[in-house]
Amino acid sequence: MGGDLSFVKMNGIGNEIVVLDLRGRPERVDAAAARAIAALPGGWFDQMMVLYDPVTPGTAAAMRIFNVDGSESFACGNGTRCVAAREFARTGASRVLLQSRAGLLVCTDAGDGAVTVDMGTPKFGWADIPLAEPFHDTRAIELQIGPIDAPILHSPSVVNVGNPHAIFWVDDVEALDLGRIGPMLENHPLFPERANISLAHVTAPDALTLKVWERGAGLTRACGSAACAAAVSAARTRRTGRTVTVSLPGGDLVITWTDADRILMTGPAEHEYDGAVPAAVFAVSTGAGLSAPMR
Ligand SMILES: N[C@H](CCC[C@H](N)C(=O)O)C(=O)O
Repeated sequence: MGGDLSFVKMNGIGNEIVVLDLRGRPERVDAAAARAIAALPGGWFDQMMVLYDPVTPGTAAAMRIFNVDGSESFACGNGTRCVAAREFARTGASRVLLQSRAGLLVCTDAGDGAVTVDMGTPKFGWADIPLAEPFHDTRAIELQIGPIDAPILHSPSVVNVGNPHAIFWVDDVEALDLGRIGPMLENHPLFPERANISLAHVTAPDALTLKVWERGAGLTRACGSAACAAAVSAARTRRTGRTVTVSLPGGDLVITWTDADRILMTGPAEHEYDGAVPAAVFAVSTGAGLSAPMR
């Protein structure tokens, strides 16, 4: 198999994203290859977006999304903006259709380096999130940590926006050590596929601040899907209206939950540098020479 492969390091308001374009190439990424790429000099990422040849007419690529721990996610809002921005720069187009494992994502150039992604329709049913047991009202589920009569966190809203999210409503997102509490909640038995854990503070009817412990990646400077999850949950619980500016440590995203039940996310995507993945990463992870492509 040929020489090194190039990758592009980008970020979406500080969410560290690697884009690895394998269109027209035989290599496939598995969990071991994802971890090996994350360990390369300059290869560090929160998420890696891997592009394969399109399988659906009209789409530019079939996208797989890896967390830094090698696990896969079906959604990544910040990474999707990065992929779209790179497509716009490469092709001159101002609209691109990408396919993730959650569905088709329409991305449009919003000008000034910003991209809007239609992230699809939120799912609120307990089995769709998924939760391990039935809950009728996912606006606030019975889950709390800390002393029974003085919980540290309780009653999160839960939602699936392609991936699972729990949002705890707090007065101050900095008051708790999310780095310590996050892992426990991410792996709580109520979440059979684990969950992304957010602390959200509503600051105005159209604004909230958010801090996220991501499934498979830990504390990040921003999480686009969590911003979508928090915005729809805030609107659903009448904390805000349907358009919300979500402020994360790395910057702001604007989220609109449309009357047609779609989530539109708008924000920037920045190119940082180009890097190279040695061919050996794939040879080691998939077994040199034995190459039934994994898909
Ligand atoms: N940072 C990403 C989310 C990655 C999701 C991942 N942590 C998971 O669900 O496993 C975003 O901008 O949406």
